[in-house]
Amino acid sequence: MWGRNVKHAANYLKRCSISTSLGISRSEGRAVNSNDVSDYNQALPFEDIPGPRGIKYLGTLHHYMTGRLDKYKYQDILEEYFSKYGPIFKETLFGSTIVHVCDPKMFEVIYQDEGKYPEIEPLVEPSQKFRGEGDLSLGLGNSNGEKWYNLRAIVQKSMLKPAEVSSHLQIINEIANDFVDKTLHKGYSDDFLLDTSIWKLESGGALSFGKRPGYLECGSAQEMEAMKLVKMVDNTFTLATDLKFSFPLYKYIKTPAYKALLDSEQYINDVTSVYLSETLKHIETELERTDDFNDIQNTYRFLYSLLGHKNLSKKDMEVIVLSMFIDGLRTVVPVLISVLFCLSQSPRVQEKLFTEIYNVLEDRKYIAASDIAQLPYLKACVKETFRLYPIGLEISRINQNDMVLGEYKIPSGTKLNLNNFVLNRDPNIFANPEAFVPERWLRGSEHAVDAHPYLLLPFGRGPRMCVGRRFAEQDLYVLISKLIQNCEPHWTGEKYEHQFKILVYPACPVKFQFKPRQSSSK
Ligand code: HEM
Repeated sequence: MWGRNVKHAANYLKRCSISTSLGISRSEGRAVNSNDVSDYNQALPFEDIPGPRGIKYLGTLHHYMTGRLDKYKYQDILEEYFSKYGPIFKETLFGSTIVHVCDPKMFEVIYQDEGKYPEIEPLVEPSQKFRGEGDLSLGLGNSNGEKWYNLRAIVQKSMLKPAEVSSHLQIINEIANDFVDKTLHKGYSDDFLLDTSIWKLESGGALSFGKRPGYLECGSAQEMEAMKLVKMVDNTFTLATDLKFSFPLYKYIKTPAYKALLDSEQYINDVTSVYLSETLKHIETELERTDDFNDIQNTYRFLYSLLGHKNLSKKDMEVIVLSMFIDGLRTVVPVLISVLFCLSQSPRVQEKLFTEIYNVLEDRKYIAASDIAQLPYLKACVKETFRLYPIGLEISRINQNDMVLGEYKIPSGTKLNLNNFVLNRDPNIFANPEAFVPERWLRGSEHAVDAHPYLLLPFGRGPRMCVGRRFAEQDLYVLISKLIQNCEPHWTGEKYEHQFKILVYPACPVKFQFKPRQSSSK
């Protein structure tokens, strides 16, 4: 349960409260949370880190395989471990030991160790294998070291520069307008997860290929393609979760689950590849036909910005475009759903948000970057949603230097998972933690929370911070603004439940009714 008692951890945090600004504390003469060598020598051995006991080498894998532990409720299992073992514990699954860390002071020490090339374990290991064996580029999330760095340097310019991101607002607005019209026309949805997934594919496709794929057209072949893509992405995440908690035979032979995952990955890759080839051919023809580069640049903005990099191979370009096209399905979409769910449960917040949006936009249909800058309450609503319904359970790091975390030696090369989410409903940090109170994140508000800067990091931080962050936020801010500007969402589903499928995803039918706002209420 998300709001489980965190007494054990809270006691620990109190014990360590005499910290320096570096996040280094002293307890009983021993260093806690430090990357200082002399502290390392005095720290407790790695083996003493608590955690669930398992069978030698196999660890706790058998509990997941026999169903004693429900892998799809991994979020609850981690919370339970946290309340049992405290803010640092370890778990082994078939020879692979992960140290779980649940304390912002420890996060700070880990991030300070990152250096130029922060190292990670891939989020979806079987996908990394699929890409490696298929002679495809691994992409950012599956690579480390210099290879990662060089690709990141290129992608960063096209994906994180605010002006570059907001230059796509025209198409993002158009798509959001069409989606809102469609949603209002129907007035309800019994599968808003699918509806918003199709919206996200339309926006990801338009950004990637400079042309709308046409996925919002009801009953079209394009809509069928979008549905199949959604299904294939879903398969990939479900199968990757099954593989994560089973004997990793797939690393040696093509097990049925791995084969099914390959088929899903292949379909997604093939669709992207066809669109990309067609678009590149089109750009080439246009460049031969006309001298009006501005027009081409405006239409194919994202691809054009990538084409400017001489060192970018076609394979690398393919994986970046794939990420832009598809990654929002398991990230932006569940966040959007959770924001709307929270708003539907809190008429006070919804009304306040509507007032903010209406004051800025009135009835305007185009949202500019300068409008988004004037919507602090909207941003606070999204941030508060990340607190209540995080989509990721961990940020992965492999430390490159020996360090001390919570009094224990952590030798370099240890797999660390930063499980910030377990603190999100801690009553010692957040007053009335189950309540949706966006004011917590507004400076000057009486509800403003004095949280450690490393506590809530939905996009991570540092050189490996989510590269899609600005696009994701822009998509969310535009669509939420338009929906709330035009209608009141009412949750008509049952209990809002989630499951772990590598990321956290709604586990229940997502149903809403959308009541149009009367002009008199504006
Ligand atoms: C609400 C939406 C999203 C959230 C909460 C989110 C969160 C994250 C987080 C936590 C990381 C790991 C950061 C770290 O290791 O420090 C990450 C990495 C990444 N994200 Fe996102 N993400 C979102 C949307 C997207 C979208 C839409 C895209 C693509 C357009 C994207 C592309 C990536 C990539 C490529 C990486 C790997 C970056 C690297 O290793 O250099 N993300 N994301």
